[in-house]
Formats: sequence, structure tokens, C-alpha cells
Amino acid sequence: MTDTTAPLWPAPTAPGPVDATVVLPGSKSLTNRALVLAALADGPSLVRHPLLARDTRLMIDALRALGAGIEPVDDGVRVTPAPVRGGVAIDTGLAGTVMRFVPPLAALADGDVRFDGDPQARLRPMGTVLDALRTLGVSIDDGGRGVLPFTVAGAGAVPGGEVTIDASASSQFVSGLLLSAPRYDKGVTVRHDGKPVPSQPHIDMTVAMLRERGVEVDDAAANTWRVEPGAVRAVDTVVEPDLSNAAPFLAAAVLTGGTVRVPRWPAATTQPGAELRDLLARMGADVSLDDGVLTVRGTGTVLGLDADLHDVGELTPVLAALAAAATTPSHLRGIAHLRGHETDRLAALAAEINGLGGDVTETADGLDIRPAPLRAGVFHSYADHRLAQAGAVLGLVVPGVQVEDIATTSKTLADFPGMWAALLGRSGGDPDA
Ligand SMILES: O=C(O)C1=C[C@@H](OP(=O)(O)O)[C@@H](O)[C@H](O)C1
Ligand SMILES: C=C(OP(=O)(O)O)C(=O)O
Repeated sequence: MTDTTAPLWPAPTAPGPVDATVVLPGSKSLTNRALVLAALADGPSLVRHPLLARDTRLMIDALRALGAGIEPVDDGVRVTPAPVRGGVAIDTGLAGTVMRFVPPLAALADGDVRFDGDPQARLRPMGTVLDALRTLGVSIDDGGRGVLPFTVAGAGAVPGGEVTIDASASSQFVSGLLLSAPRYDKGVTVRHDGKPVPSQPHIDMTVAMLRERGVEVDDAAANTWRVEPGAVRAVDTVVEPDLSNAAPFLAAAVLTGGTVRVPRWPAATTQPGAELRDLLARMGADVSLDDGVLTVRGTGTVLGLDADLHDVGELTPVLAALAAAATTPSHLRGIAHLRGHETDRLAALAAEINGLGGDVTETADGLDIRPAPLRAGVFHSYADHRLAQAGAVLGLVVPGVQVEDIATTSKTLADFPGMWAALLGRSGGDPDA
């Protein structure tokens, strides 16, 4: 939904090639998994360098409401688990991780847990998760709608067992069930039956984090995940930087022929943002990783991209913005599921880039983007943090772009406008710090 009353943010144009080091906060996906697993654990956990932005604050609030103690410590939060409490209401905001990961945990509560979220959240697919929970022995009242709002009737324990779902609309359906599965009486076996599940790295992330906490997970067979019942070990964990949120900053280097460095870039990770190294190189950038610092240098050439982004869908908005400024056509494929993200991202990207004079067509499963001269205009963000980032990226090289509702970037970055100003050397922030 477009909030036409939201303020317009004049996107700064780059005064020249950017040259900056960008320190990113923790990954949304790693932070919210770490918080859920800590709330289910056998003792207090430390989550260091977490993301503190809207999606993770919503997760913290949800877990606190359900009984967990979550206190700030120097470099993060301490999570002290407690019996899961019912009789509470949870605000999911627009966070997919909250609306898909928390209901399976709430099923362990000793009473009703009511879920609702932003108006746009009520459009995001949920029915698969709710039906799966019913199969596993949980009672849920969703008025037959399969979307927010709904009430999970916690009964203090969940039988668990086997369930077959179609997770082609979101990998989060699988991840949500797996994260709470060790606490179900019989554990859980999830089978997927349908078109391919998107965002495989995010499922690998879920499996890896369960195993790091001593949970037995069998993912050897394609499209089947078995989680044994048992304790979730409390751990002291350091969250990696959010590599998907590196995308707009790295794109700035590519577009302006500049250089952007991101420290603490992990050598090995389950984050899909790792693919930016390959994708940006294919778009013409020089990319290197030395001593944990990723450096992206623009070469003055921005090439189009022909890529299947099925596994890394959340990178699409920024890549589409880059593609719109490229000299050759792009075909972004395998991303039909983006229609169920914060907004219908395929429709939104086509409308907004075309609104600036671009030449984008939606395909059944993606976007075709052809080079076209871009001009000033309003870039609507549809309450979607990554749409707003895409508008900011185009504004670097297209004078007169105004991004509507830049504040929506606070979903996963506490101060994107400030970081953007620092990138361009426009504030007290020191881009070379
Ligand atoms: O599990 C996660 O942390 C996520 C999974 C992906 O969801 P989809 O599989 O719905 O694309 C991704 O797009 C989202 O940003 C975060
Ligand atoms: C799809 C995204 O978010 P969510 O976790 O709300 O699904 C995203 O961050 O790109």
C-alpha cells in the first residue's frame, strides 16, 4: 500500500565517486533466529552485535510478552528463557520473521496468543504455517482467512510429528516450524511438496543455528527436514553484519565508479548477501575480500544482469535499481515469491522505475529491465525498506529523485538516511572511519 501522505526525501546525488567504509549492524535474519532459539533454550544466552531495528525490536517485544527476559548488555542482549506465557497479544509489524517464527513458539504457551500486524502484514501469506501447526496438534482461530490477525490457543505443549506443506511462497514457513520443533513432544518432520522453495540459504541458516545449539536436524533428503525433540543449548553468539543491507552501499560504489569497504565480512556464511560478491562482479565491479574486508570498486561500467535470484530474493530491489542504470538489459528471474514480500515487489519495482522513465516489464517470475534515460520523480516505497533503498540508489545518479517514506528503512536499519549521508561525506559521520 502506498502511503501518499508520507514525507518525500530528496535523495542526494553523488557529488563524485564515493569512497567509504561502511560498518553494518547485525543481520536481521541471524538476530531474530538467535533471539527465538535463546527464548527456547535451556539457560541464559548472549546475543552480541544484534541488529536493533524495527524487525528485531518487534521480535524482542514478542518474546518478552511471551515470558522471556531480555536485557541489554554492553554489546548486545542477554536472553533468559521462561515458560511460555499465554494471555498476550503480539504485534508482528511487517516482519516476516516475527509473523512466521513466533506462532510456532506461541503454540507452547499456557493460553491464547493473539497476533496482528501492520495493514500490509494482513496481506502476507500465513495459511501454510497455520495449517501446518494444526496438523501438528495446535488449535488456531484465524476466522478461516489464512492471514493475520489470528489467535494461537496455546495448550502448554505441542504433540508435533509429521507435516507436508507447500513452501514455495516462502522459506520462512519451513524455518518457523523448524525453530520451535525441538520443544515439541515428538519433534517435527517437515516435507515440502510444490514448486521449489525459495531462499535456500535462509533454510540452511536455520538448520545450522539449530545444530550449533545441539539440536539434531536431518536435512539429507531433498525437501525434507527432521528435527528431533530435545534441549536447545544456550550459547554466547556474535551476529554477523547484515550482508543484504550492504547492497545499497556497495551499489553506490558500482554506480559512481567509487569504492566501498565493508569490514567483518564473513569468509563463510549462510547469509544470501554473500552472493553480492559474484552478482556485482557480473555487473562490472571489481570485488575483493581481504582480511575480512569486502571491497567493491566501480569501474565506470555498469552491466545488466541475467540471473536467477530465487535463492537471494531479498537482494532484488537494489539489484533492479542498479540494472535500471546499466548499459545492457537485465533479466531477473526465479522471484515470483517476491509478490508476497513487504509489498508485491515485482509490481512496485516496475511501477517506480518506470515512473522515473525506466523501461521495466514484469514477467511471470521476475523483471526484464532495459536501459533507458532516467529522470526526476517520486519513488514510492510501499512501506518496503528495500524499495526505499532502491530509490536512494537511483537518486545517486538521477537528479531530482524524491523517495517517499524513507523512514520505512528503519525496518532493518536504525538510521539509513544518516548512513547514506555519511557514505556521501555529507554529515558528521566519517565515511573513512
Ligand atoms: O528467514 C529469513 O530470515 C528470511 C527469508 C526470506 O524470506 P522468503 O523465503 O519469504 O523470501 C527473505 O526474503 C527474508 O528477508 C528473510
Ligand atoms: C522479505 C523481507 O523481509 P521479511 O523478513 O519481512 O520477510 C526482506 O527483508 O527483504
